[in-house]
Amino acid sequence: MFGHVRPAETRESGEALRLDGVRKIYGVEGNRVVALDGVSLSLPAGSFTAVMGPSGSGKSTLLQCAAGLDRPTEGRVFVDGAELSGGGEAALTRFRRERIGFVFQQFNLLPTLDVMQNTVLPLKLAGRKVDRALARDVLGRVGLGDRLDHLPAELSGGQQQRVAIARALVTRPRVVFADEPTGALDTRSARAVLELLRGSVRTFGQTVVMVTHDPVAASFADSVLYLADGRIVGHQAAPTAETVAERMTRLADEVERQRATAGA
Ligand SMILES: Nc1ncnc2c1ncn2[C@@H]1O[C@H](COP(=O)(O)OP(=O)(O)OP(=O)(O)O)[C@@H](O)[C@H]1O
Repeated sequence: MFGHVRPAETRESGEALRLDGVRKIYGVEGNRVVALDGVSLSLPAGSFTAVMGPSGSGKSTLLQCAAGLDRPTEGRVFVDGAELSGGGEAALTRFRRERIGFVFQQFNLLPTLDVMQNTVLPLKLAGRKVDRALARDVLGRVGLGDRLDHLPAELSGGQQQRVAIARALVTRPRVVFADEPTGALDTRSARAVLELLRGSVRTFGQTVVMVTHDPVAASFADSVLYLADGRIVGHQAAPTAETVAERMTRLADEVERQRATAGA
C-alpha cells in the first residue's frame, strides 16, 4: 500500500506534512487495538510541532505512520506534497531516505563509526554524493566540529544526540521526526538539543515534528497537538511549559473519566 512516490495532485506550496483520515489498527479480529482513529492534520513547512498525549494515546504510532516507518491501515500521508502509497518496502525506504530525517530517544548511532562517518551514513545509503564540507559545517553548527573522529562511546549522551541531529539534517529532509529526543538526557543536554531543533526551524526553515512527554520540551515548539485514544483532541499555539502541563493534567483526567464511564 505504501512506497510509490507520486506527486500529489493536490500539492500545496508550504505544506510539509499532511495526514488524511489515518487509522492504524494493530492485531487481528477479536484482539484489535485502534492506535490511530482517523487522524487528519496539515503542518506548514518551517514549523516546529510537539505531539503530546497520555501514555498509549498513539503518539509513536502517529510518528511512525507519518514518517513511513509503519503503514497506516487506512488513510493517506503526504510529505511535501508527495504521497506515500502503493509499492513495496524498497520504494518506502527510498521515500524515507529522500525526504525524511529521524531522531530517536536512544540516538541509534553505529558504535564502530566515528562522528563524521555516522553523520554521512544516510547520504551513503541513499547513494548520494558525500559532501564532507557540508557534513563538517552541520557538525560545526551542532557544536561537534572538534569531535569528527570520535566514536559514539567517547561522547556524552547529549553529544551523541547532537550527532544524531546532524545525521538527520545532512540529507536536507523535508521533515525531521523526533521521538522523545530528550528522553535519555539530563536537563542541560536536553535544552541544548531542543535549542538545536528549534534553531534548525528558525534558521533553515526545517520542519520538525517531535513526540514528547515533557511540557518543557513541548514549550520549545511553535505549537502542540494533543492526542487521546488515537484522536487529535486539541491544538495549542505558542505553548509554555505551564500551560502545556495544565492541559496534560486536564486531558489525563478527561481520559480517565471517559474510560470509567465506558466501563460502567
Ligand atoms: N506493535 C503493536 N502491536 C499491538 N499494539 C500496539 C503496537 N504498537 C502500539 N500498540 C498499541 O497502540 C496504542 C498506541 O501506542 P503508542 O505507542 O503509539 O502510544 P504512545 O502515545 O506513543 O504511548 P507512550 O507514551 O506510552 O509511548 C497502545 O494501546 C499500544 O499498546
